[in-house]
Amino acid sequence: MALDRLIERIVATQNPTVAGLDPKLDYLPSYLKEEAFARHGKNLAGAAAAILTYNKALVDALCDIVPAVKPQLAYYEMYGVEGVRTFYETVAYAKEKGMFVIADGKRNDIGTTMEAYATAHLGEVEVEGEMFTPFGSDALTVNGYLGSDGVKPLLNVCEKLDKGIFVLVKTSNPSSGELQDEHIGDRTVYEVMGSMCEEWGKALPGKYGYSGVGAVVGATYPEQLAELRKKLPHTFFLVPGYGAQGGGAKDVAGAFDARGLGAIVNSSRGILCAWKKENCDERDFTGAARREAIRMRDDIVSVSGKASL
Ligand SMILES: O=c1ccn([C@@H]2O[C@H](COP(=O)(O)O)[C@@H](O)[C@H]2O)c(=O)[nH]1
Repeated sequence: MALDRLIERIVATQNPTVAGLDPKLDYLPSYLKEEAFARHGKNLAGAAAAILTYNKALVDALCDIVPAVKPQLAYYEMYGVEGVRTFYETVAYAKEKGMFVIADGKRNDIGTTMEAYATAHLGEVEVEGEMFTPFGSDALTVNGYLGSDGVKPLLNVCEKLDKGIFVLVKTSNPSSGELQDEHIGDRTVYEVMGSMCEEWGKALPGKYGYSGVGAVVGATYPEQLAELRKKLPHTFFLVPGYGAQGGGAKDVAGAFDARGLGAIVNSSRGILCAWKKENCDERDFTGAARREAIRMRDDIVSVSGKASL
């Protein structure tokens, strides 16, 4: 089961964190953009080429200490066809370097269309009798608020090809409570969605107690994070909101179980923009990203403890 592979990577690196690859052009060192623009022009192709070089350098700098990357599709789609190719190449490169890849697309639609999303991001597609892997990520973020029709098509692909999903449960944004904190009877909406994850996860049991259906729960809501950890014992958490959104180590402490497992904490801007924050030579952007990844790892491990199977 794919989230078993993620858990094994976390234990091997002793690092329950994921580097978010949300590359805005502003985050890239200028020398790298100039080189790409000189080769491809100051256009979408130039931007996409610069981002690919940047991503590959970051993957090289992080792959031995960080178990996973989370490229957010929006940052690639905004550069059109070339941007989407860069997404594809980034996924392939990170996997080649042994990293677990979570495609952050927050996809959802009705049954047959969801099947198409499942095929695109996690599955294989048939063309005239031959099978092709369109993007080949290990896991996909999913919006489950259309209900089971929008999630079940993914479960078949996950089972067949050893993939996982992370369903939005309690998101990190300031307005997440407008809907998610509302009540259905005596339970909150996010609690109901969390229970649905536990139910869906029964189809994808894992070796270490966590199913292939994970949940997205924000670091910016520490109480809800701790509450959900207790209520959802088989659901692994993807926790955004650390760093740039204000979440800290003490806020995510409640996401972990007694084995130091149960969650992986994301930082995107914190790692991507580390070189700007350090105010170091822009050519040392990978060194700064690595230093920030190590600082974050040590910060999170100080509350999660050692990860063991
Ligand atoms: O509830 C959610 C769900 C997803 N995200 C995504 O995580 C990263 C966070 O980036 P930072 O720069 O570390 O803030 C980004 O891709 C979001 O789309 C989230 O923040 N909250």
